[in-house]
Amino acid sequence: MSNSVGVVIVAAGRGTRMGTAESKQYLLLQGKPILVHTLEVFQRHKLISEIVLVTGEEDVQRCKQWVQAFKLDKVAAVIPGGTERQHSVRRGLDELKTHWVMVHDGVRPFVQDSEIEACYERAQSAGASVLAVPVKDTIKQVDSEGKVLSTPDRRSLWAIQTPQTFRLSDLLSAYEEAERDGFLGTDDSSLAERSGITVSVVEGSYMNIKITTPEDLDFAEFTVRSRGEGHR
Ligand SMILES: Nc1ccn([C@@H]2O[C@H](COP(=O)(O)OP(=O)(O)OP(=O)(O)O)[C@@H](O)[C@H]2O)c(=O)n1
Ligand SMILES: C[C@](O)(CO)[C@H](O)COP(=O)(O)O
Repeated sequence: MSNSVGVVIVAAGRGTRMGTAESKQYLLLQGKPILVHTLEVFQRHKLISEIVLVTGEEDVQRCKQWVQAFKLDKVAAVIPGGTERQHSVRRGLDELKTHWVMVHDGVRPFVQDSEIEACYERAQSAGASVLAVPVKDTIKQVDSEGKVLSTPDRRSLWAIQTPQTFRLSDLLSAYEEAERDGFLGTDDSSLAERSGITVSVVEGSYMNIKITTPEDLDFAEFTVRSRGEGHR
């Protein structure tokens, strides 16, 4: 299938900003690990044929058990990640066999089916896409002493989310280039951009948060409850 789409779900982080003993991706929302909520979105999506899950080395076994227990049969591999997100994504990419790849954070359980579809369609027409929202606040560039340096025009600023969608061969080349140059980025698009790939923004929703700090959990609990996802 020339348009097959796989997803690499990265969940090998420690969640230091959350500050809990348990890594944040395994905290429960309505009785189910956050990571499982995320996996279920891609499991049920008609466009996705294969999922590669990247976790901490010590978590591979329990994740494999959840894959069985929650009948996540699109999960083709559960593998250990690396020190940085970029290293974890790279390991995931090496496992995929599809033509297109979406990279998604394991701690973004609220991405919508329609957003995944829009990301895919944009990537097909533009070459690559990222889901994003326009920033709501005024953003300032500030130096290390706290002095304001500049106020960029907000109309051109977007807060970037996942999924981020690419041709697998393009993203692999971008990752190889970044490794060669010692470049470390905080998202996949930044690697693609520097290797000359045009990336197009798809406007998403402010609901697609990356669960990062404790106050995000209240939002997440509220959202799961109001969507009734705890009963799915
Ligand atoms: N070495 C890493 C670091 C991060 N991630 C994943 O990348 C996603 C986004 O990262 P972030 O929210 O920053 O997660 P953590 O690195 O776990 O958080 P923190 O920076 O607070 O430690 C998460 O799903 C996280 O598990 C990963 O797979 N491998
Ligand atoms: C990929 C990402 O989720 C886009 O917002 C984000 O850049 C991950 O960054 P983090 O430094 O791992 O939080």
